[in-house]
Amino acid sequence: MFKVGVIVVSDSCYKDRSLDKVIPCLEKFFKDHTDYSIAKAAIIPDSVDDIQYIVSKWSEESEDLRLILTSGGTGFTVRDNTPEAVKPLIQREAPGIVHAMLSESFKITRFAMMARPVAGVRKKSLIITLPGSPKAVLENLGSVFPTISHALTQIENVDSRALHRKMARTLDEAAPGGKLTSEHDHHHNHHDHEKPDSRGRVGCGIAKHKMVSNDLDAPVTQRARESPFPMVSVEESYKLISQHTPESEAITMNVQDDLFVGSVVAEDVLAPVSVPNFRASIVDGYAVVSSDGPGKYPVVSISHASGSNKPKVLASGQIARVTTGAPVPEGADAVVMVEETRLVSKTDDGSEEKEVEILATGVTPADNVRAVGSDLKEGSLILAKGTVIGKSGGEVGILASVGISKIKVYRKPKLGVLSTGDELVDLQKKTGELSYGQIYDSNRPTLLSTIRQTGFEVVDLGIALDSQETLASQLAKALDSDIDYLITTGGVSMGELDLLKPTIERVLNGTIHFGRVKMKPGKPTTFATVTAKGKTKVIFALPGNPASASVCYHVFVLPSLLLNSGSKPVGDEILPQLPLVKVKLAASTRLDPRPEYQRARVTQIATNGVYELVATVTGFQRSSRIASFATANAILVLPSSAGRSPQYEAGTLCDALLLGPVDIV
Ligand SMILES: Nc1nc2c(c(=O)[nH]1)N[C@H]1C(S)=C(S)[C@@H](COP(=O)(O)OP(=O)(O)OC[C@H]3O[C@@H](n4cnc5c(N)ncnc54)[C@H](O)[C@@H]3O)O[C@H]1N2
Ligand code: MOO
Ligand SMILES: [Mg+2]
Repeated sequence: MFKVGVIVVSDSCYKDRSLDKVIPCLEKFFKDHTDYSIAKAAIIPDSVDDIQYIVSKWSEESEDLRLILTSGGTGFTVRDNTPEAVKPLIQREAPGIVHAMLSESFKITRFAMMARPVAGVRKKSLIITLPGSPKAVLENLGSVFPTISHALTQIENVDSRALHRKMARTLDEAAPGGKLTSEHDHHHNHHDHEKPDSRGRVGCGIAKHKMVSNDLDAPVTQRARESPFPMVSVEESYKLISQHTPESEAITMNVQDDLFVGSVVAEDVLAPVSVPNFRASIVDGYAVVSSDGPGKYPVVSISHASGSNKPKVLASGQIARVTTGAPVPEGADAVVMVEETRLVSKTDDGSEEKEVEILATGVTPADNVRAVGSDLKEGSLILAKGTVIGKSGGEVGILASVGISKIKVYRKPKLGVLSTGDELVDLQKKTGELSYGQIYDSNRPTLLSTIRQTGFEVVDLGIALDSQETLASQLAKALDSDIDYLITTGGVSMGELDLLKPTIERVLNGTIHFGRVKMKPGKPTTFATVTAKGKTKVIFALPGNPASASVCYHVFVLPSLLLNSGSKPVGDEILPQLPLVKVKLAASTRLDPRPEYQRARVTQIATNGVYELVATVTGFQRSSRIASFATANAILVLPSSAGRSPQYEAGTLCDALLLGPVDIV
């Protein structure tokens, strides 16, 4: 049984589903073909983003859709975008199917010349773009249908090793110089064996993208007018980040190193000594033999918490003065607090106690005595592998308490931050007023400050101009240094000076794992890896818009940094990330078709003695407006409006990523 997905692309049917006649018509068609069943059907607007989003999602192998049929948007009007949206997603074109459909259609009408169908295979799905009218859908599908089962069987049974080898050869030829980077090789090995790696990840099933960015040497007239990068969901982007974030090595670090806080412990740490490693008094008072009971006793010795000589053994009928934390003399089994005693007599010079009366009754063995190892036993586990060294100091404290000054932790990555844009003025180098069209570079100072406070080492790489040569050489120089992550902002969208993607792919030989994400803000966020200095290095090319850059740092870069540093995701999460909590909206907010990350201030408020977190959005949320990030201590994670009412009312509970402490009123 082949599962079929049907996507009707039509603005009008999207607004009024009752207008659609294609889904009922195909349902009827497939009823007569019992080898097939329609497993999914959707009606979406004529938007490239939406088409790409759904086609890439449905062609995931986990969806198990063998045949994906789109209907509509293949003509010549400005809203007819389906072929342009689908084409970049196709990994192996099927021109024969297109030819068969067109030649059959020509027999019926000359208007077949107005159709621009595409067909081909993505992963294990055959995708065919059909026209919009039910009649034409049946004619086109009918012309190729007899052969389709055969094609689907071939796609399904294909020997994946052979396929991957073939794809590797294709890529080999496409790569500049005809050579694959070591990462490509790694990728294919990864697929061949499908063994989980040390993070339990197996091959992602995502075929290596061909280079799809604009040719840097081609004139602007030849640039793609739609982004060739498929729009992935945030969830898919997280899977890709998880798969392609390199693992860091374990290093030995001093507990007082500036980078120690936030590091993840790379080995189980056992206590080499007990705490306390002598019997210590819990109070200031007198060590006694508990069975002696109340009465007057001579003070035969004094034990201070000083680490000096061992106090002499106490016999029954004697007491010893002790201070908190001082060793309890052998022979004594309890300590009585000074408040429960009375001075009876002094030495001749009056400076010392001679006899003291114990007033306390019911003293039992071990009273006010900390036994050896009662806080921490020698050999016990004090920090498990994977523990994060927190900001409270507790982990440093426990290590220090047993005399450990160095342990193994995962090395934290070192970052470099580069702004790109001819319009940018360096805040630290400004000499006068801004010229017309100039702006201050706010992304770099913003990112540098948040990265530093999170405990990562970061290098300020300055500003790169929007010129191919300078950008490429600055990126190459940065990657040739000792940084592990290169974070850039700007130049990732559709403008002719948006050079990051082609430079990463075509000059640096990097692999772009995703170049667009279905989210607001942050749509053109780009995640790539590149081999430099014998290592896999990560590039996050963030959008230039300041609020987008900041949101994307927290939503994408930070989780990757945490994963690279050895942190593990919590619960069902794909990546380690900022704490995700439920907050109540203080006011209603509109939902966007893209999942939206709104900036907000979260306050803990008590209503009738019950505490709750309430979020107030920081004003106008346009992605250019960095003011929406100032004062924010949270990023709300709002779902897409698709399939829901377009507004979240005040009081609705929603997810929020906490950037810092919440206010308490
Ligand atoms: N035709 C299209 N245009 C745009 C699309 C699209 O899909 N199609 N996407 C829009 C979205 S969404 C975003 S986000 C931006 C991303 O732009 P880029 O990453 O290419 O960045 P730039 O073009 O270089 O700059 C955008 C904007 O941000 C300002 N900027 C850049 N760097 C800084 C900085 N360091 N500090 C402060 N401000 C900065 C820059 O001056 C621009 O105003 O693209 C949309 N366009
Ligand atoms: O996706 Mo852009 O970041 O909205 O402005
Ligand atoms: Mg741009």
